[in-house]
Amino acid sequence: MRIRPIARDDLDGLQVLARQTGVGFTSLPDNREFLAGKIEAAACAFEERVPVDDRLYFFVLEDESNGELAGCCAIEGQVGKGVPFYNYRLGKLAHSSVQLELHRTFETLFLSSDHTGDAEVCSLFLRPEYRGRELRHLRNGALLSKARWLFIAQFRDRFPEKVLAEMRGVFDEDNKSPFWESLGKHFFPMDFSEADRLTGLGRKSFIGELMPKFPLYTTFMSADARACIGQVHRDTRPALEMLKKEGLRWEGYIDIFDGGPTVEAYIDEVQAVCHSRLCQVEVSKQLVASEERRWLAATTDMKNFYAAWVGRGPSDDQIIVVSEAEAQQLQVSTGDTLRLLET
Ligand SMILES: CC(C)(COP(=O)(O)OP(=O)(O)OC[C@H]1O[C@@H](n2cnc3c(N)ncnc32)[C@H](O)[C@@H]1OP(=O)(O)O)[C@@H](O)C(=O)NCCC(=O)NCCSC(=O)CCC(=O)O
Ligand SMILES: NC(=[NH2+])NCCC[C@H](N)C(=O)O
Repeated sequence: MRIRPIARDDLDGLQVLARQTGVGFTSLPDNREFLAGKIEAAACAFEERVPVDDRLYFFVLEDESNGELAGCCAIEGQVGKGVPFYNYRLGKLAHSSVQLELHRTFETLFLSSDHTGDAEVCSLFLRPEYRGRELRHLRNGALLSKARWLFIAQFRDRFPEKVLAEMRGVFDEDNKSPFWESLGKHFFPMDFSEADRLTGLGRKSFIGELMPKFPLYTTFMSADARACIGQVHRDTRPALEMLKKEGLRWEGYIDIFDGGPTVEAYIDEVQAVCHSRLCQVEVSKQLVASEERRWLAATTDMKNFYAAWVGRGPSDDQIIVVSEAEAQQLQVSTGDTLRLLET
């Protein structure tokens, strides 16, 4: 399994992924024209033909045994440049009457564009048959999620100070979002899935304009909607855990539609960005394959960015010995450089 930039002939494979993502996975609507545009935008980003603040780096996880796409992940260079990037910030309003000796604090939602200019990790999806559970030792999900930090560390100057991730919120058995039913629906009379589809197609700002702009007291929302604030969809829990381990934190911002948390960090404080390091490659003919999945390696060329597990770590003198198969997978030879991360 290896990560590589998406290519122009991946459209069919990407559409297979888009059909499986399910409710609330905003950024991959099943719309062929839209997906083709995404691929084209990504190709231009990896070729560095667009300004850094307008880049979408979109990667796929390739199963080399059959050539199929097993999953995908992406990094937005900066959010909120073209269209506003809205969140609600969870805050408090204190009401107090000295005469009556009544002091009460109310949970309140404030519409914000505070994340304008930050980078975003997004679109993390792995086909169910490649996920953990029985296959935990393969760590495909971790490869997908973490390879992006090696990319950001390598091309640090292309990214801003902060990074965020918007996590999918809670949906019930009927794929309904209690948060949307209690809030968004009153202002935008359609189902969540339709609002989410329009958002994915890039019309979030249009919908955001129609959402309430004044502080909202959550007191007026249903109890099950309030219970969704800052909570994630069950299939999103591993994604959130991995980001938390890297140091991303929930600072009280939530999605305006489903109440899912936005987590964030200063890029230079992300564990994987701090701890990855460059090593020189030595290809060994004698090396036997290792099943260990502790060391993640990535190449250092943007257009030919590949990432995969390698069976061992570097030696003290910063040499990474790889087998011929690993060298071929990462397209490196003796004397080249790899970025390594222990995880
Ligand atoms: C998110 C992934 C790709 C993760 O893949 P897997 O399910 O195979 O993950 P995994 O290997 O089983 O687990 C990954 C790590 O999470 C830990 N883990 C797993 N399940 C857990 C749980 N219930 N609670 C706490 N931790 C858990 C594991 O120990 C492991 O860490 P170690 O290996 O370190 O031990 C997948 O579940 C998926 O496609 N989900 C559906 C789509 C989705 O909701 N995507 C996120 C949307 S939100 C988004 O895209 C933004 C976020 C982003 O881009 O990163
Ligand atoms: N609250 C949400 N539904 N946000 C979208 C989450 C999905 C994921 N971050 C994406 O890139 O599409």
